[in-house]
Amino acid sequence: MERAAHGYPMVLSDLSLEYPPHGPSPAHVALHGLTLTIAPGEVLGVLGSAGSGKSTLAKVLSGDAFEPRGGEVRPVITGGEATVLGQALRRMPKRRLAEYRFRVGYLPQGASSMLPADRSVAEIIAAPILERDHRYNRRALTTRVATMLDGVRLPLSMLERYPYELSAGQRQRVALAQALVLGPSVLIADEPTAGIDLSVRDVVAQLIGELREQHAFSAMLISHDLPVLRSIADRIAVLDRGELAAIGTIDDVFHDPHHPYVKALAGALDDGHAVIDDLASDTPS
Ligand SMILES: Nc1ncnc2c1ncn2[C@@H]1O[C@H](COP(=O)(O)OP(=O)(O)OP(=O)(O)O)[C@@H](O)[C@H]1O
Repeated sequence: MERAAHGYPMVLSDLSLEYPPHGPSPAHVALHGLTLTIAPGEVLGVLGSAGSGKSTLAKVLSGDAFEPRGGEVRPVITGGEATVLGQALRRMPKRRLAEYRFRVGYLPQGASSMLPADRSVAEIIAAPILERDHRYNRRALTTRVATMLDGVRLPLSMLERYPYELSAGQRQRVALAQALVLGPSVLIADEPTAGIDLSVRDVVAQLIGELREQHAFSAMLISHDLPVLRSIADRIAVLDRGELAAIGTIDDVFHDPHHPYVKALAGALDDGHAVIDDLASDTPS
C-alpha cells in the first residue's frame, strides 16, 4: 500500500457519503462535501447533532462499510475522496480491504455490547492477530494479549472471563484493546465513552497519550464528552446535518461561533453541560 505523499494519515476532500435507495426508501445523503485533514500525531475530535453523519463517516473511514455482509444497507462514497494512510477509499479494490482494515483501528459505536458472547477475553483480543496470521507464534500471542489487557488497565485474571462476566466499562476496554492489538497508526473511535463509567474515559485518554508518545499515532475520536475531547483532541470538527459546521481548537470553535448549531453547543457548554449528546439540531441554518 502506497504511503501518503503528503504525509497526512487522513485526508478527506469534498467527501460525500450516501445510503443507496432500498425498498421504498429513497437514497439518503448522510455527509455532504466534507473536507478536512488529520496531521501525523494529531487527534481530531468529531461531534455533531444526532444523525449528522458521524457514525456513517466512521464506518466508511474504517473500511467497515465495505465488508461484504448481506442484508444491511451500507453507505457508499458518492463524491470526493477519502485517503487514509495513503489508501484512497473510493474504488478501493476488494483485495486491499483486509490489509487496510488491519492497519486502521476501529472501535465502533456500542462496541461493548457487540463482543462475541462465546469467546473469552483472551480470544477476543487475539482474534485480529490470528485473522491476519493464523500461524502466529502462540507464546508471542499470549504476551501481546496480556500486554494489551494491561494497557487498558484490566487485571490478567480477566483473560479467561467471558463478556457476560464483565461490566460495560470493562467490556469497552476489551473492545479498545482489540481495536489496538495490531498496533495501528490510526484509530477511529465512535463514542468510546458514551454511557460508560468514568474509568473508560481515563483509559482512553491515557492510552491515546501513551500511543502518541511511542509512535506517530493519530486518531479520529467521535465524542460528545467535552472533558475527553479537552484532554485528548488537538482540534474538533463539528458536523451538522451532514456538513462541516466548524473546525479548530475547542477554544477557537466555541469562542466566537457563527454557525447556529455551534452557537447552541457553546450555549450548552456555558450552561455547564459537559456531555452534550442530547442537544437537538433544531436550530435554523
Ligand atoms: N442504513 C441506513 N439507511 C439509510 N439511512 C441511514 C442508515 N443509517 C443511517 N442513516 C441516516 O444517515 C444519517 C446519518 O446517520 P449517522 O448514524 O451517521 O449519524 P450520527 O451522527 O452518527 O448520529 P448519532 O449521534 O445518533 O449516532 C441519518 O440521517 C440516518 O438516519
